[in-house]
Amino acid sequence: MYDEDDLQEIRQAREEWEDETHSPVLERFGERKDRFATVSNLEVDDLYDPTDVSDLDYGEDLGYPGEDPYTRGVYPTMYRGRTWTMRQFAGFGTAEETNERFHYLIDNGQTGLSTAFDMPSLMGKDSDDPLSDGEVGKEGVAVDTLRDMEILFDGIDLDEVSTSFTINPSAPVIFAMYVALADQQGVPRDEIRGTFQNDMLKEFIAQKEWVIPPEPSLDIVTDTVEFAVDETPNIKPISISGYHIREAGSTAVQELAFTLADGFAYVEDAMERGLDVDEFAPQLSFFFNSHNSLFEEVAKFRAGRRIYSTVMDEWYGAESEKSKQLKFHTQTAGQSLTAQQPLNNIVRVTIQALAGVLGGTQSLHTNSFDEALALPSEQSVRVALRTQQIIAEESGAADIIDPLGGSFAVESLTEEVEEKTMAYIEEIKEMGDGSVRDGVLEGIDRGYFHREIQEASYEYQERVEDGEEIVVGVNKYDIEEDTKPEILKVDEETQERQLARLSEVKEERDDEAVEAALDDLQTAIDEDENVMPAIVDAVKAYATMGEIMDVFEAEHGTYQEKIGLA
Ligand SMILES: CC(C)(COP(=O)(O)OP(=O)(O)OC[C@H]1O[C@@H](n2cnc3c(N)ncnc32)[C@H](O)[C@@H]1OP(=O)(O)O)[C@@H](O)C(=O)NCCC(=O)NCCSC(=O)CCC(=O)O
Repeated sequence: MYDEDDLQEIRQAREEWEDETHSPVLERFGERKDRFATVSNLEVDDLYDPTDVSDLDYGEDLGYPGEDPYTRGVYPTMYRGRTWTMRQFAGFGTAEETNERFHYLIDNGQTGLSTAFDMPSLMGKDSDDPLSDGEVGKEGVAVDTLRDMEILFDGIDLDEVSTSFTINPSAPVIFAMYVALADQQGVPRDEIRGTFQNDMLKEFIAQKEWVIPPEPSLDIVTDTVEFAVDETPNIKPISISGYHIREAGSTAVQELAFTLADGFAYVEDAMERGLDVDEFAPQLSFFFNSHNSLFEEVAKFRAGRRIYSTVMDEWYGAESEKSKQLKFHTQTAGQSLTAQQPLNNIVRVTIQALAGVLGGTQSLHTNSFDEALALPSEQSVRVALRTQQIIAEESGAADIIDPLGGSFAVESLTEEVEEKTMAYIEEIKEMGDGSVRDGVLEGIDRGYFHREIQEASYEYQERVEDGEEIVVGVNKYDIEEDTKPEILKVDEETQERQLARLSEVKEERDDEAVEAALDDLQTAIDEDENVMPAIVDAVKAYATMGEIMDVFEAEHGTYQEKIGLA
């Protein structure tokens, strides 16, 4: 953006400033620390100027919003046209309680829904499975059959709201239930809108919730992609998630790199299946974490968009603009919340949410201040939602598109994050002999991702213990007494109520129809057909989550990771 003469002049002026103005003060007073770094330990300079971004090409590297490479945002008008979707993650107890919370959030101005499931549903187990005892409805809503979904969406028109489902190994079952519910409500399948997390690769990398091994898991994910392309064009069948990679302790760069690598692995798998990249890529979506280092986070989001657009074009031959736009949901960093002085979390969440907005997110969840203690109460979830509304309507952050674009510091950090992220992606590609898909599978098998994340996490913890990394209220400014917020408790009778409903459904349904539907699913597996249509039929017959997932487990077995063996 500057020619060599301009840069020369700036370099000279910088030297003069350093000698005459900066050094005397630095020598006299010093700096607060020997080293300044982001929460991911990325060292930052004291001051950035045009020489730090001398190779930045405005047209090629930044461009305009809504245009390739989308560094400045995926939409031409961004939040001036429409603010991001305010999508609070919610779910607990039975479908009735979560339905009530959904209505509460909609009544308070939330613009999208996001469903949290309990552990049995997440793991594809029924509430009456012995392994589910004590977990039913605890950390999210319990869903065993289509009946629960009917209650969960009672009074909510599926053609009027977009819904996100945080569900992974059992995602195909919940996806099938949502489709069945739309059929029941008379809403055409092509009008339902929403997102299924369904990102199995990151499960093997970070969150570690799986039922069957990586390869067949990936195959089923691709079935859902194919089904979504054919039947539900407004559904995002995968939300390729860096959130949990970051929560497991990765750096911002690792979060971006591993997530994009997972994304490219899904792209390659679908292409190997014979799908056209421009047919399915517009339905891919992403999900990132937003942590405390404001500028690093903004740089991460901007770098992510630039890399995605370039790689989709150059490696996979994407032509449609929508195939190259990295659209993402953001959640503020749960791991950064403290149980001590919980009200301080409101401030952390505000900074992290602002980073998401300044970074151009499409959808946002702001954590509630009491989440280090329990599931959010109505009061804390309202404050979290109001935080987004204040950013949107009071701060002015939504009024200028990519307001940090052109900041020497942010542009320089964007380039640095991009470069380091690409180095990781290339390394993963090499592990797979030129295939990112195979590289990711190999990396999982070798425990590569696990080790990389573990090292970063260990380093962070050491910095906290040394006091290099400050956590206000924990290793600095701690106090004895503290506010104890009122916390939400899931009523102990939840499990009984859920079990009663499940046995009622089992009594009322036609067992033969269930058997036949499960046999059809087995046939689809045996004949290597897409399993989604058979799952839709099975849920319509009120087959349970566990019955359907058991078919897959019987076919493919379970998975044991080989951490430490490589
Ligand atoms: C693509 C995203 C990211 C966002 O989708 P949304 O529908 O919300 O937003 P969107 O697509 O950007 O916008 C909706 C529609 O408005 C249009 N639109 C938006 N802004 C526009 C603008 N400025 N100009 C013109 N059009 C615009 C879009 O084109 C789109 O329409 P068209 O579609 O017609 O183009 C999706 O996948 C999503 O909502 N993800 C949410 C994931 C989530 O909630 N996960 C929770 C995980 S929670 C978790 O994992 C738990 C972690 C833990 O706590 O442990």
